[in-house]
Amino acid sequence: MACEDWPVSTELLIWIVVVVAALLAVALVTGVVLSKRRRISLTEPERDKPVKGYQAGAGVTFAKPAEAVRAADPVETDPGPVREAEPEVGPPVEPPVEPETGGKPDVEPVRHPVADRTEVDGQPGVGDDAAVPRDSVKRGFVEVPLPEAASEIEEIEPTAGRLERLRGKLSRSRSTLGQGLLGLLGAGDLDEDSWTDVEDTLLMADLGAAVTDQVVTALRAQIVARGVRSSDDARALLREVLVDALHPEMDRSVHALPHSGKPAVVLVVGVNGVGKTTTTGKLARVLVADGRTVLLGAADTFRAAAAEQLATWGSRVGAETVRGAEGADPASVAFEAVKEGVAAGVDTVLVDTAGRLHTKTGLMDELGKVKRVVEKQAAVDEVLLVLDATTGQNGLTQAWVFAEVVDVTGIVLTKLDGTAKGGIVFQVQRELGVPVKLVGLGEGADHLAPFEPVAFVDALLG
Ligand SMILES: Nc1nc2c(ncn2[C@@H]2O[C@H](COP(=O)(O)OP(=O)(O)OP(=O)(O)O)[C@@H](O)[C@H]2O)c(=O)[nH]1
Repeated sequence: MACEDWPVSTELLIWIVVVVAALLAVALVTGVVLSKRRRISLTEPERDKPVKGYQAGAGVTFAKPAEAVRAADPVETDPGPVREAEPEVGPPVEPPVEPETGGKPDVEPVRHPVADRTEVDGQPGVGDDAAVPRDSVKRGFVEVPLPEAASEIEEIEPTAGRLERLRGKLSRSRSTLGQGLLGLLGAGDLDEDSWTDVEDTLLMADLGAAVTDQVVTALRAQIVARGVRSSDDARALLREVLVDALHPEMDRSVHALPHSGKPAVVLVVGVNGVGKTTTTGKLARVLVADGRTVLLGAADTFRAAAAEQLATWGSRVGAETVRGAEGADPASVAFEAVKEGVAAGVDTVLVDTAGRLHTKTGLMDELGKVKRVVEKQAAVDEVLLVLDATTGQNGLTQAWVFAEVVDVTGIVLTKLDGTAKGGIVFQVQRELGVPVKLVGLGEGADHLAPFEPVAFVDALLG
C-alpha cells in the first residue's frame, strides 16, 4: 500500500507512535508506583494492630477515653488504607497471606511488636518493655493445653439454711398437702365429712395410716381444747402437730467426722437409680464446704459410668476417687478406698455402693462383705440409705430390706422436688425408726439439704 494514500505524512505518523509510546511508559510507571503504595498501606493497619492490643491490655487508661481515641488515631484518622487492608484475603493482597502475620515477608520487620517497644533510648527493658531482636524468629500459634475444667475447685453454696432457700422446690407437696389442709382447717367448725377429707389429704400425701391417725387425733383434740377459731390459729396448730410428728428431737447429724486418728467412713446404700451416686457427690461438696477433706470410693462396680460419674463429682471439689475395674469386687474397692483414706489422713471416706442385687441374700452377702472388709481398716460410722421419694410405698419396701441387711443409721430422701407426696418423710421415719438426715431437692450440685423438721413444715404450709 502506498504512503501517498494516507491523509498524514510518514513523519507525523512517527511522531504519533512516539507520543503514544511515551504515554504508555508514563502510565506504566504510575501504575507501578501506585501498586507499591497500596502494598505499603496494606501493612500499616497490621503495624497498628499491636497498638490496638496494647491499648486494650492497658485497660487502666480506659478511664481516659480521649487518650484512648488519640492512641487509636493512626487507624481511625486514615480510613482509606485501613478499609482496604481489612479484607486480608481480598484481591489486592497477593497470596499466600500468613495468618499469624497477616502480611508479606518483605514487610515483616515493620509489623514486628518491637515497633511498640519503649526502649528507643537504648536502655534495656524488662517484661513487656524488653527488646525483641528484629531478626528473632516470629512465634506462630502454639497449642497450649488448658488446665482441665474439672481441676478447678467449684464454689459451694453454704449448707446452712439450704432448706429455706430451696423451699420453692417443695411447691408440689405444698399445694396438695399444705394448702389442702389449711383450706380444710381454716374453714371453721369441721364436721365428720371434713375430718374425712383431712384424713384423705394426709393419706394421699403418703404420710401413711399410722402417722395420719396420729395427726388427725392430735388435731381434733387440740382444736377443741384451744378453741381454734381463725385460720391463723388453725395454721399454728397444724404446724405444731406436723413438726411433732417429725420427731424434731432425733439426732440428724451425719457422722462423718474423723476420730481415733482415722477418717470417718460413710457407706451410701440403696437400690439403683434412687440417686446414690448423686447424693454421695453432693455430700462430698457439703463436707468440703465445711472444710473437711474427703476421699470417695466408687464401689458401685456394676455400672462403669457410676465410677466415672462419682470421679467427676469428686474432681469438682478436689476429692480423690478410688475406683476398680468394671465388675470388680465392690468390697475390695471399698477396702482400698478406706485404706487410702487412712494413709492420706483424710477426714471422711464416702463409699458409694451398688444396689443392683434384687435378691435379699445377694444384697446381704454383698453389703455385709463390704462392711466387714471396710471395718478391717476403720469403723463404719454412718450407713445412709438413699430412697427415692417419688416411689412411695415401693421405696418403703426397699427400706425394710436394707434395714434388715445393714444397720441403717440415716435416711436420705431424694427427688422430693418431683413429688406431691412429701408426706413420705413422716412415714419413713415412723416405719424405720431412723431419722431422715438429708433431703434431695433437685439435680443441682448443691440441691442437698440437711433435713430440718420446722423448716420442712414451714415450706409445706407456705
Ligand atoms: N430431681 C431430682 N433428681 C435427682 C435427685 N437426686 C438424684 N437425682 C437424679 O436421679 C438420677 C439417678 O441418680 P444416680 O445418682 O445416678 O442414681 P444411683 O442410685 O447412683 O444409680 P445407679 O448408679 O444406677 O445405682 C440422676 O439423673 C440424678 O440427677 C433429686 O434430689 N432430685
